Amino acid sequence: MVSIEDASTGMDCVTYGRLAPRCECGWFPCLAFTVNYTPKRATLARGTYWNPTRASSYLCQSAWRRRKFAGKREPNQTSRLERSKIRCSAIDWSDLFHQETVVYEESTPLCVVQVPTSPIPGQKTGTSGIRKRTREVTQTPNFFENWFQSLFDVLVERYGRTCLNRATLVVGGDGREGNQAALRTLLRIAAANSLQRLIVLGPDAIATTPAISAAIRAAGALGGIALTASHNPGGVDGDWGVKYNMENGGPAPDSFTSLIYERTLTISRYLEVEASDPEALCGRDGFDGVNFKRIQTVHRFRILPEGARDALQSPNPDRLPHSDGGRTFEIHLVDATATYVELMEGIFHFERLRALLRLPNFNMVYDAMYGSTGPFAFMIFGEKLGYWEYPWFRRGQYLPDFGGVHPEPNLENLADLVAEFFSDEDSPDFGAASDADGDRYLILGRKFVVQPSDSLAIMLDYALRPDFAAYCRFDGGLIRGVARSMPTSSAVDVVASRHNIRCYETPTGWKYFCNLLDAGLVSLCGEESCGAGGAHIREKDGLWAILFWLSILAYHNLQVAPGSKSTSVEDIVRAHWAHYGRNYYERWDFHGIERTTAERWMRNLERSVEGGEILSLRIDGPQLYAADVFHYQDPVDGSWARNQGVRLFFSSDRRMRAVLRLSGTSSADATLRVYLEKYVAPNDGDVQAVGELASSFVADIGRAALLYCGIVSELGRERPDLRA
Ligand SMILES: O=P([O-])(O)O[C@H]1O[C@H](COP(=O)(O)O)[C@@H](O)[C@H](O)[C@H]1O
Ligand SMILES: [Mg+2]
Repeated sequence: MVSIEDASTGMDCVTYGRLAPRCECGWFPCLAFTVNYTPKRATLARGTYWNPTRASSYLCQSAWRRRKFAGKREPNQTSRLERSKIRCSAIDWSDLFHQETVVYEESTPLCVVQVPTSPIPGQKTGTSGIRKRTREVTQTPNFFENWFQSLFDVLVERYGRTCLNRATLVVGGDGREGNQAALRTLLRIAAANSLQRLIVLGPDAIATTPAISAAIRAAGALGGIALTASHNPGGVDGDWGVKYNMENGGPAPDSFTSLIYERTLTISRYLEVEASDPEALCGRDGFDGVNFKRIQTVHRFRILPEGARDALQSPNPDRLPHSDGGRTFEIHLVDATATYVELMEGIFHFERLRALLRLPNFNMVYDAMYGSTGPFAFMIFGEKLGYWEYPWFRRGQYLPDFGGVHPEPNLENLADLVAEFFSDEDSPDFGAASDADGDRYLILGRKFVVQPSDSLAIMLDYALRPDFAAYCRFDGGLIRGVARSMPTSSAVDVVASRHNIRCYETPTGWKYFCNLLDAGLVSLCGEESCGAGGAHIREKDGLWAILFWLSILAYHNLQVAPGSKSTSVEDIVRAHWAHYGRNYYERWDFHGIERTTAERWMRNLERSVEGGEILSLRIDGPQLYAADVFHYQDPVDGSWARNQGVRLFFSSDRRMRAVLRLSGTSSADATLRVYLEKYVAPNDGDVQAVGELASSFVADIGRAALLYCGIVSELGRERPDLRA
């Protein structure tokens, strides 16, 4: 992967992609890459050519596009493309991509300094790390410093300074606004707090959350830092986030994050490094010379202890407190995609996936929503699976504000893509999208959207089929158990019980799956919030889930006899419903509720449920059969997570239910989530025909939940802001 700068504007306009040396015609031939060129943005694919000095005409239509859209092309573009192609054909592109790791011994030593600070309230970890408004984070002095120092204080307390001296941490993120400043602060604080090595995934510290998890595990690192607010909007008016992952690659448990939080409440100083020579070209902190775009490089710094800078500047150098020359701190700039893509190649049968994508009538689209999955999708679908036959790669460029897009893959945010899939018979066969940090996914079929809870159940069903092992080597071919978060529909429970597999129900938050995975109790986990993953890492993994679905399609479609109908995404889901029954499911979100009001309301609701008062209420509509508050005890370490949501059951078999909880990922005001579910067994009627729209099927439970819980009377909300 390379990064280039536009000579005419000095602006970075290509952040990843494969680019050959400029040929004499002045055009860059490229295998595929995405370009962000203000005021225009475009995605270029294999066979396109780009000329940075001719901004107005940098895009040529490539061969596939001409085939696909025959008749719509502009003839002069074609002729220019063909001319360029001939002139570029002799270039050897290989040199660019096989460079050796370059080690830079930085000549200016850095000195540790201590800086006074005071606690900043609210640096508390939610469902998945800290989520805050970007403005609040960037405008609060010492916000990053306080949190990173608190993290390092906890690491020192837990592992000891000597261990940190030999330890590696990994850092990456979704590239959102605020990350560059946070990264620079992390470098200063990590170097000063005795860390030996920081692996920065990149270029530009861009890495998906699953890739960070994979890198932590592969490097045997002590842990890692993910600079992401996941699916929350980005940009100066959006959100910023950070979370710490442990040595297993999974999000830190509550016991660890509460230690960091406690530390943020008492912090009085932080340690950072400064260049020993204030005049040096490497900048005040010594890191100006690190080019984060240049992967496969190592920067090695000498770190001198506290007080060394004063001693160095004094006329008598004998006053240097340590004569051992200090310790070293290394920054390793590593290709973020390498470990992850290799991992995927070890799990999925890429040869078969390639064959699927080569089928003449199979078209797929992938939407990266301007998040961090762009380079990963490019490597997997383009480079490895050789898929260039359709304009498949949408919004693949990573942008700090995600192009103003809310990077959460749901029907509202993907309205254009969904419209394309529902447009006409010529719509693509398979569509997928990821959120900003790549742990969430959404699967689309022609005129069909896969509900994430159903997706988990279907994955389990296929993972249990012995002949599916030829497509996906799933956790050593053994399904030990499965886990879902409590609000996720029980569609997966139905499959698990049919096959005698244990199904665990955990609180919302991937961190609750990690003990189960580490103890080998489960092999597959998933959530209603578009998350699924296996034992290969300790995060949910959007691209993995997408490759899983492609493998299911390959399983059905590679052996199809000529002339017979292929199996679509919709066919797969409908066959599942016909066999196991259908869990009609919908989530209602109520946004922007004042936080203290929401929290008070939730405490009252919990009291009413635990005291049984709610059961004595009478409303028109479905009657409440039972209700409880979900508390969870981890079966591995015995720890408790209490008050994880209220469950209302509208039938004795608990198959008609509503779950209510407050989101733990909002950055300011509270979001109330109400999850609605109704199960219909296959013998209850024709599941395939009944209730096409889940919303009409669960609406009565939704209305009842609103009334029973005082959402109308106490929160003044009559209808949700979002139905997912
Ligand atoms: O935001 P992500 O993708 O990291 O996801 C995080 O939040 C989701 C929803 O959380 P809430 O309903 O509290 O907003 C959880 O399901 C998920 O386990 C957690 O990792
Ligand atoms: Mg995410």
